[in-house]
Amino acid sequence: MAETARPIIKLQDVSVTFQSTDHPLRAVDHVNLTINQGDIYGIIGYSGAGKSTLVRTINLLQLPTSGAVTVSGQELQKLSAPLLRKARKKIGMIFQHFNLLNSRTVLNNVEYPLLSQPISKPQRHAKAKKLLELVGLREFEKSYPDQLSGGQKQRVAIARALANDPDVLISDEATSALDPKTTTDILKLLKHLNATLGLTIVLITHEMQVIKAICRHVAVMDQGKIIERGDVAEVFSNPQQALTQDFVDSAANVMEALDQIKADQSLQHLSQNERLLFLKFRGQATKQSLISDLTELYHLKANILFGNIERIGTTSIGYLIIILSGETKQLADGINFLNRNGVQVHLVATGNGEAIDHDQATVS
Ligand SMILES: Nc1ncnc2c1ncn2[C@@H]1O[C@H](COP(=O)(O)OP(=O)(O)OP(=O)(O)O)[C@@H](O)[C@H]1O
Repeated sequence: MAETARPIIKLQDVSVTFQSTDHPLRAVDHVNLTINQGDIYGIIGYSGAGKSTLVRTINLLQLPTSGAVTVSGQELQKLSAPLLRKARKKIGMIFQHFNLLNSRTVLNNVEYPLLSQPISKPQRHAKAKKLLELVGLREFEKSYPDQLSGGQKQRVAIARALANDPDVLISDEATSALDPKTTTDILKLLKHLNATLGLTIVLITHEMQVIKAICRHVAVMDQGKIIERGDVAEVFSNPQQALTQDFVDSAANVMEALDQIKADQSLQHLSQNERLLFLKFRGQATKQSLISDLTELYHLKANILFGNIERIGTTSIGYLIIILSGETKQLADGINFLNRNGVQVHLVATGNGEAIDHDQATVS
């Protein structure tokens, strides 16, 4: 289903403070967030940023210290206990570790949330079987969770989360324990459920690739605050915050490659006329033949140690780690040429045996 312009979740000035041993800890800090019906909204941040605490306020599993939580037009803190129970049933949740009941069969796990409903046993069975069909696990109804793979367990958890026909599904790092192929399959299933059931999905993760795969909107969280938000392609193709840029870089595995290259003994002793450079290209610069231009125009030699291009929406971001070698003057001219053509050039190490922190060594 396409996203509508109707807000289904509204967090207004929500804060959560925990009283830890010596000082209060503000896990969520004055967050305002509106999510429209039918959207797939990602919240990304490192461990401890406050993502789980924030999404747990959506069903009041975590009571905010201050602020208002409105879901489907109802301000949850104002509801009586029975009405809150009813409202919560319309918000399903899945977790990294599945939280299945190991002593019950797959079918019983999916039926579990229906036990308190005024429906007959055959109706309950029929509903659970239909949900297992939807997640592609019909033939596993008599199995026990321990007999299933991680991906299959997560499918059971998804079927269980759908038992009460929720309007919203919250996914708390639901793919973090899965391998890349299974992650892709589960994300495809979530996308399918969004499209066919009109389910609004709120997904938290620390991986940009997960957000890129299915989300339309994203909020970047740091120290309890949302520091950047918007359309996924816009946010990641033109990050305004260093943390958002970090997520883009780590998706391209570039920092990992840089660390490995820095640790490589054979690269510890560059000659006087060599420079170890980390180049970052964006948009138009990824389409030009800048490296061969360095050879033709400046007689420089580029030895490529790592290369990757990350495509975000219609924008490409390219990464290269190279050893550039040549005469000192031409090295300087070549680097200027790259800068003039919109390439960010970071000097990682020089031929004087100097190692330079690339974060502080933009050459311009
Ligand atoms: N019940 C609690 N009592 C005290 N402190 C808590 C509690 N729950 C979370 N915290 C603290 O609040 C901060 C935010 O935690 P939260 O789990 O929301 O972050 P997160 O971004 O989801 O990280 P992770 O992915 O590691 O769970 C952390 O410093 C955490 O230790």
